[in-house]
Amino acid sequence: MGSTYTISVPATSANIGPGFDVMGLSLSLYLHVTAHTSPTATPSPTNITLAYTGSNSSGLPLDPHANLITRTALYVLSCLGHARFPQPMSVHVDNRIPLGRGLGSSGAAVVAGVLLANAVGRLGLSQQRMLDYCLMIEHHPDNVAAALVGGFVASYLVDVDREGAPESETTAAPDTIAEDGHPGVPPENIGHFLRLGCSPKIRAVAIIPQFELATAKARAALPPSYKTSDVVFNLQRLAVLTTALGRETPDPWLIYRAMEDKVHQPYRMHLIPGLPEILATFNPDNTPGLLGICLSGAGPTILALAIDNFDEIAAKIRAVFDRQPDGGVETVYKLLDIVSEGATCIETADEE
Ligand SMILES: Nc1ncnc2c1ncn2[C@@H]1O[C@H](COP(=O)(O)OP(=O)(O)OP(=O)(O)O)[C@@H](O)[C@H]1O
Ligand SMILES: N[C@@H](CCO)C(=O)O
Repeated sequence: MGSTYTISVPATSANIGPGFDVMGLSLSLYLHVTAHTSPTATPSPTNITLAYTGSNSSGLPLDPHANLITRTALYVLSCLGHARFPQPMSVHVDNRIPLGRGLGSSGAAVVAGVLLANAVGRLGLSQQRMLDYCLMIEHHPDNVAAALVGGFVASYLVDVDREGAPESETTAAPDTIAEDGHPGVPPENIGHFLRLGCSPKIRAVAIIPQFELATAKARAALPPSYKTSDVVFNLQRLAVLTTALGRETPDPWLIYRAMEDKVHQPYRMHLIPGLPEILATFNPDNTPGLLGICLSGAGPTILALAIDNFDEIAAKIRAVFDRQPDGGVETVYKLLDIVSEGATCIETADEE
């Protein structure tokens, strides 16, 4: 008898201002992957037939060795001695997370691939071990940790020099890392995370420009070193932010200031028309309900955390994009919840 595996992975917003490569929030927008065993299908070198539906799939490769989800799954299986899926399977992807917009699409794809391998190979990996595999593909933990465990998550990698973690990439795209070759069996426990409190009153206003910005390009814009005062600026804010979002009644100005950043946003301004004005203009006094505003992940999406007046906040941010030169920047608005559940995988036995 065959089985069906249904995997859901949330979108994530990384950094939340000062927490570059550290913080992630999981959001109510999902990548869904469904895999059916096809016991009567002819075995193939990978045993995978891949198909996509939905709008966020154009241009994505269907070759199982090139696609990020199945490539990740094949990598995990190969580390544990399986050259391919144990039996022929049709894998169907319904992706609601826009690609290259700073909402963790690649992190979700990697997490889905690891969960898929764990399920079809009956590998019995712990959540901690699954994170190790994710980190061999996506070398910064913020998106994958939040996508895997859900909620407001802080994470770190162990020291690369002493404990064998993959070096944090600054220029390589997630796609190029695994295509370069097999990243190898991960050392144990290379990433650690902690779920933090987040008030249920807080929702996420996501303003998504209709252009892609590859994370690799946005990371290539960062400097090789920082001024001590800028690092201290971020550390001060990050320490406050970790607790400020969890208070039952959020303090708007405390959070607003705690979401400022001098480590990545200033260097990415030129990549997102409108970002300088958006970050400089709106605050809790002139925009009631607003708690804080930042670039989501590597951008170009703007993430505003708020407790009220969500549509008004969205309209103000979108108006800035509309006013940009050469006809403005087209945007899509999504009001998202911060979800406490991370990635899930459910197995059901097919009826005979
Ligand atoms: N569902 C998916 N299936 C296959 N590949 C995907 C999928 N989602 C993302 N990818 C790959 O990841 C790339 C986007 O990754 P990238 O890191 O540039 O942006 P992002 O993850 O959306 O943003 P951020 O990391 O800033 O949150 C896509 O161009 C595609 O190659
Ligand atoms: N922390 C990462 C998130 C994007 O994947 C960055 O800002 O580059």
